[in-house]
Amino acid sequence: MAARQRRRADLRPLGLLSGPRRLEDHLAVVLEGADPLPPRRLPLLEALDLVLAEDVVAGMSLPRFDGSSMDGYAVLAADVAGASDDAPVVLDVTGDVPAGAADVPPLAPGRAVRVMTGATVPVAEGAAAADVAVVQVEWTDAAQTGPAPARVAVRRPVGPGRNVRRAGEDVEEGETVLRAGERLSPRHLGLLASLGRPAVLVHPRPRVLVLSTGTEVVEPGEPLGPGQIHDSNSTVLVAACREAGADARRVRAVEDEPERLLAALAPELAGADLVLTTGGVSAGAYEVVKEALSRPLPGGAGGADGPAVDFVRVAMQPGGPQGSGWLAAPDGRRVRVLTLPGNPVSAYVSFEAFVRPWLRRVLGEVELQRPLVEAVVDRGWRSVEGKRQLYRVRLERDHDGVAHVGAIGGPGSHLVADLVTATALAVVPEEVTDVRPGDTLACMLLERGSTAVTGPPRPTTTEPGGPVA
Ligand SMILES: Nc1nc2c(c(=O)[nH]1)N[C@H]1C(S)=C(S)[C@@H](COP(=O)(O)OP(=O)(O)OC[C@H]3O[C@@H](n4cnc5c(N)ncnc54)[C@H](O)[C@@H]3O)O[C@H]1N2
Ligand code: MOO
Repeated sequence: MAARQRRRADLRPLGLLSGPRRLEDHLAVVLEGADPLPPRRLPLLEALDLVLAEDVVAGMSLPRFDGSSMDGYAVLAADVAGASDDAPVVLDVTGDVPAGAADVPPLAPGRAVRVMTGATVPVAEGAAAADVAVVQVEWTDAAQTGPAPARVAVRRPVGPGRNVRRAGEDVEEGETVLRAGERLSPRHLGLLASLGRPAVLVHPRPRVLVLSTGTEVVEPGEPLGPGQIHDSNSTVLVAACREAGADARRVRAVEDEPERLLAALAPELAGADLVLTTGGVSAGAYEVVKEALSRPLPGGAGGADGPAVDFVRVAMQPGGPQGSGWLAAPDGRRVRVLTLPGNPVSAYVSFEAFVRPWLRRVLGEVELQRPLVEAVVDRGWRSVEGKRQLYRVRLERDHDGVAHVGAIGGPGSHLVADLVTATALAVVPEEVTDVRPGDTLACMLLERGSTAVTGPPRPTTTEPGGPVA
């Protein structure tokens, strides 16, 4: 009895007795130790889409000086108050100011100074800056090109301050314009450039290494022998990581040989924050990832005698076989290792469920998940009792804006073309086995910035509700 109890106690940490892990429990394990990467100052264009790690205080006002928003003539508004087509006001032109000119003559009462868009507006002699206005050239008798005339006839009145961009009306020097935590869009970068900042403090991109495994897996472009297929997982995963903001690369797929796998990984750990493997984790005889990473390895999750990677089953479909652990980099850092299943749809769905949230966390994002949209089911399908299903669907909106989804193809985890036709993953709760028309499900949108899809789906070869996995 005591021996049996001890044996059960030995097995429990390995997850062998506890049954499948819930999806959110595995996500919590994946996110353990995932903190935003230490901030680095990067040139603006390398910081696109990254999360700001500092508040940005304006070191100058924007605009920096009172400037003209029109090509025309700076005047005192009072001088042209009575101007009309029938009775133009004629003023002597005493200066000419292109944009960027350092030498700006003052504006005397009863005079005009020609100014270009973006040029500094002259200071008024004997009047307040607010009394100056710019008359656009079309409202005068002056030619639009060529040298400034000696005199200009103004045909319409302009109010004080008209066509003048005031210093500081956009940003005041000393104002906090951006806050730590904001994600830098092109517009944010433009503001930073306007403020004269060449670089900005951000959480940098995590470096991800993707390694496919399988003796049957061959590089695209290389000939296939009997029983061989092209490696698609590493391409999908590197692209998905890059789309999510990571700096991802792939190494050539390794054969089902644990020593080869460890030899392929070792030199890469120095340049990685995350290692993703695909394949070799289920229940068969040649599970290379499981064999290699079940060993105690330097920096591994299990300490001196436990496995580097903890292999578990997650109660989800697809994506059941998962693993998470750590390996040591040469500089002593612990590199996160996530082992994803080899079936292509399973690998991609695992990315959405676990890898994307990890990446978003280390990128400094607060919202880790894709947006969810409630959608009404048009064509139903079957699910597996006790498993959270993430089912490929195509989401469309009707004329009332209501989102509808229909199953795309079958549930098989090898159907990569159907995965392209899908635009969302419908989340089917564990207790639901039959998804029926009229049901409402939360759906994870896969398309960037798109909730509506137009056009018919491509015909699929597989019927919904066929064999699972
Ligand atoms: N007896 C059992 N068999 C399987 C189980 C199980 O519980 N008991 N689980 C199934 C499920 S679910 C999945 S998912 C897969 C996971 O398998 P592995 O992670 O070990 O992956 P492989 O066996 O290496 O490959 C599975 C499948 O995917 C193809 N593959 C692998 N790598 C790639 C790649 N880089 N690009 C494209 N396709 C790839 C591979 O050829 C296989 O067809 O296990 C089930 N089996
Ligand atoms: O979990 Mo497997 O990922 O169902 O195909």
